[in-house]
Amino acid sequence: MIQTQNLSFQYSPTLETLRFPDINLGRKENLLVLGKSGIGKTTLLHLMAGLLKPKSGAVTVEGIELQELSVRKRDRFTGQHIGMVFQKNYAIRSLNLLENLEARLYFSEVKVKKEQSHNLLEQLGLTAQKFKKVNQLSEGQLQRLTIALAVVHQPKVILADEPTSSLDDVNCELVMRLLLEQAAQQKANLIVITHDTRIKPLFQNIITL
Ligand SMILES: Nc1ncnc2c1ncn2[C@@H]1O[C@H](COP(=O)(O)OP(=O)(O)OP(=O)(O)O)[C@@H](O)[C@H]1O
Repeated sequence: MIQTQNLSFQYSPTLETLRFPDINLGRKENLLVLGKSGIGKTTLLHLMAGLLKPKSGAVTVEGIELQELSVRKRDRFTGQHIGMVFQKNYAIRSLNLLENLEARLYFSEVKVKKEQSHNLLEQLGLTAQKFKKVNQLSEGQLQRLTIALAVVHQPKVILADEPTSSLDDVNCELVMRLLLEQAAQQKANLIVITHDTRIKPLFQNIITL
């Protein structure tokens, strides 16, 4: 569950303040955030992930207000409860896929069933690649690894930044299907921010910034 209230952010005192509509998602609800380039979509996502400190307002995840936590506790909390699908892939190049997932679990300090990483790679069609290094993957496989890294620790909120904008129609549909499946399976909220209007039909909740 995630809520935002009266959120605003300013990159510097000379720049305009970005203001965001309130978001209130109950368990398993998904949201699509649309908006043109430069409007503040990534900023909103980073505020929800606790990566940026709001100028005003609050972000509450699973009943905990992020700004009430110390930096250390907030990092730990968001590491455990939030999964991020970034535009760029942040997998560790020197590790294979399985080791990348194990490293993600280690750093988030989340205990999951031993077979979770194997099961996830299977669901995402990456079993044959699990002992391969990241730089041996195709673009489509890399995109699926990005999803695996975002969900392996079974977060309550999955935040995806433009997950489909560089993909053709077939891969766009595949990636969205996998993200929605993972969110449903883990009873998590999925929030996708994008300017890619192809995925509008997949969401009931849509806001435009
Ligand atoms: N580090 C920064 N310092 C100063 N201004 C920034 C910084 N990052 C973003 N901005 C500005 O804040 C505004 C919102 O940026 P943001 O990246 O959130 O937009 P966006 O909607 O995600 O854009 P896009 O769709 O092009 O990725 C833009 O005007 C941008 O130029």
